[in-house]
Amino acid sequence: MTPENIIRIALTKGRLEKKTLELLEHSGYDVSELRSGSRKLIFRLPNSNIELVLSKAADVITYVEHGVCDMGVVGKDTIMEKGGSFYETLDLGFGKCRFCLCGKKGEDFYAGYHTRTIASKYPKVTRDFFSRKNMDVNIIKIEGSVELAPLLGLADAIVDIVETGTTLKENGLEPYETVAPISARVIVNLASMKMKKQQIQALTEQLQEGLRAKDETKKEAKKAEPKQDK
Ligand SMILES: Nc1ncnc2c1ncn2[C@@H]1O[C@H](COP(=O)(O)OP(=O)(O)OP(=O)(O)O)[C@@H](O)[C@H]1O
Ligand SMILES: O=P(O)(O)OC[C@H]1O[C@H](OP(=O)(O)OP(=O)(O)O)[C@H](O)[C@@H]1O
Repeated sequence: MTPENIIRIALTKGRLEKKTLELLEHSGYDVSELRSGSRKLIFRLPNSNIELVLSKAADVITYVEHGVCDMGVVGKDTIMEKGGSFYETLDLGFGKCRFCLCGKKGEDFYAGYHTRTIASKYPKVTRDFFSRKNMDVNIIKIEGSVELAPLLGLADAIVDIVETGTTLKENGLEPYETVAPISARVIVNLASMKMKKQQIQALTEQLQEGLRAKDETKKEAKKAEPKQDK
């Protein structure tokens, strides 16, 4: 368990990191040490009872489930793939992308009766998607650059994350179907929610306020942008 007077939060390193730090800043916390580029992994935020831990996405869930972190910030993609016992308390609205079934441009994925082969870094998400369709598929786990699988003839399609669609486009692929929308979520350890209820509630309200402040700042910046001539 974490010390009684501390709220320890595991943050996903990488793509979600910058926006999570921006949110904490808008919520009133000093995160400058985390922006210093150091290799440190645990940070105590000044003048607060918050400790931040930087970890890989799937490990955020492991630390929160085991109660060595009270809370975590992690993508819905990781939650769907890894699962686990914890509360999902807030949709932070950033890190937006989607899980899609994708394949070669112009092909009809559902044509014919053969058993399809699907490549994915997310075998559970893929299995769940096709079992909801009562469709039997072969799933091959790939570790990255999954777009290669249909191009090399290993799979009929892939289930992968699509954000801008550039990776698909540049490789002659297209999204066939959305599997699920994705964004960053706050998760909370089951016991912490009971033992540290007040602190967690207060922090959640602060984060919600931070989300509103972040939104306002974005709107103001947009207003201040010089208008483009049409
Ligand atoms: N284009 C995108 N590709 C992948 N993840 C994205 C994208 N846009 C937003 N995300 C979100 O960012 C989270 C972190 O992604 P990031 O690539 O930094 O780490 P990762 O998924 O652990 O990848 P890696 O194993 O390559 O480090 C994802 O879990 C997802 O929720
Ligand atoms: O729609 P886009 O904006 O092009 O983004 C989607 C791409 O980003 C992710 O890959 P990532 O860069 O994490 O590398 P990976 O394939 O090695 O996981 C994802 O797996 C897609 O390949």
